[in-house]
Amino acid sequence: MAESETMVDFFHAIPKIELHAHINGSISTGTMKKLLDRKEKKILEHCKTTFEEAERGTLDDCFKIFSVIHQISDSTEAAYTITTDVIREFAEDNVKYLELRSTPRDIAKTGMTKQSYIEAVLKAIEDCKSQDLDIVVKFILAIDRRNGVEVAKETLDLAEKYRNISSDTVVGLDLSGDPYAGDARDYIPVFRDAKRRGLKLALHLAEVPNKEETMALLKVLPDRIGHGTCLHQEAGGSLELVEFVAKHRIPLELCLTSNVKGRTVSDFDNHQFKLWYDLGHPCIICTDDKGVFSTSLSQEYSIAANTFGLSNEAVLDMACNSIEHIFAEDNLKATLRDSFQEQRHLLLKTSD
Ligand SMILES: CNc1ncnc2c1ncn2[C@@H]1O[C@H](COP(=O)(O)O)[C@@H](O)[C@H]1O
Ligand SMILES: [Zn+2]
Repeated sequence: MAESETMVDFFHAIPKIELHAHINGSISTGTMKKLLDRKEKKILEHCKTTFEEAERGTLDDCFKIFSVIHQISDSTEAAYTITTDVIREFAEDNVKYLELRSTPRDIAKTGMTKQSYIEAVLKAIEDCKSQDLDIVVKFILAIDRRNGVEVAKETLDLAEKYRNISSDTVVGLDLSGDPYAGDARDYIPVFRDAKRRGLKLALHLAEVPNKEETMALLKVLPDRIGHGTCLHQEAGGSLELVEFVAKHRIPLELCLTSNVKGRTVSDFDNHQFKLWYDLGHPCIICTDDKGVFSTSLSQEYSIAANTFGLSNEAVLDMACNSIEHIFAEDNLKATLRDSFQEQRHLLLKTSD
């Protein structure tokens, strides 16, 4: 077998943790085709829903794609199908623990409500448990910063409600949406309230330069940061922001392909992964939107290893260390640690 093929197998074989995956951004081309085949969606058949292999765009292009996808994913049946397929695809990529996130939506035309949307996602997660997929799935409710504080409060109430009735499948809140829209500081009281209610916070922060907003949100002490592309000085952030994140060891969910294809980072070599990794800061490699960006978690690990010259041991350590930052109970962390260590041993033996 050619060396490159062996390496592809290696990244695929690593047991992995995915902590930053938007459900509707993760739709594969297969699922998209299935949804478009439904008669009333044919009209959207020629709209762009993905960036091809080497194609790049802007963040604006990403958000145009999301609005097309949302027209396709507009019913509880679609939400169930998408979630089921996304979980199976991550499981096939050897992801052993997955946190999906998604924005609850009301669609009058199909009768979908925020509650029925959440219930469709939770049913898909529940049904996957009986399918022998060897993956644990949790759910984070997303607050879209374009939708305002009243909607965010409602999302917080829904997160608490479904956390209580889903045996802890719902674990927390995300802040996402177009980073140029609105002012994320408006949501700070909602995030403080969420922490009081025992929900975790995974916030998109500094995806684009915005020092004041970022510092104010960091002071809430989120449990994880999505992207953090523009925390450091050369990217429009500041030393103060980097020092704050480093001092509090707030883990970073880093999505290489997403940042390069959405042009918030010029190229892989200049991705902020290197800066944080060299500091020994908790870095979790994630996909963000594997469908929109035509990627997989194995591919993201492979890009990180090849771009930054990481050894097989270092890559396996990164996968293992991600376990420490999942929003789940300690006994699940312990189980994952044991099984990842066992796999690590076997993989290092066979890759010698
Ligand atoms: C590329 N970087 C990004 N930055 C910010 N928000 C993003 C994002 N990628 C995805 N989303 C958020 O996820 C939604 C789609 O999934 P759901 O319908 O919620 O499952 C988008 O509408 C946006 O709010
Ligand atoms: Zn994201």
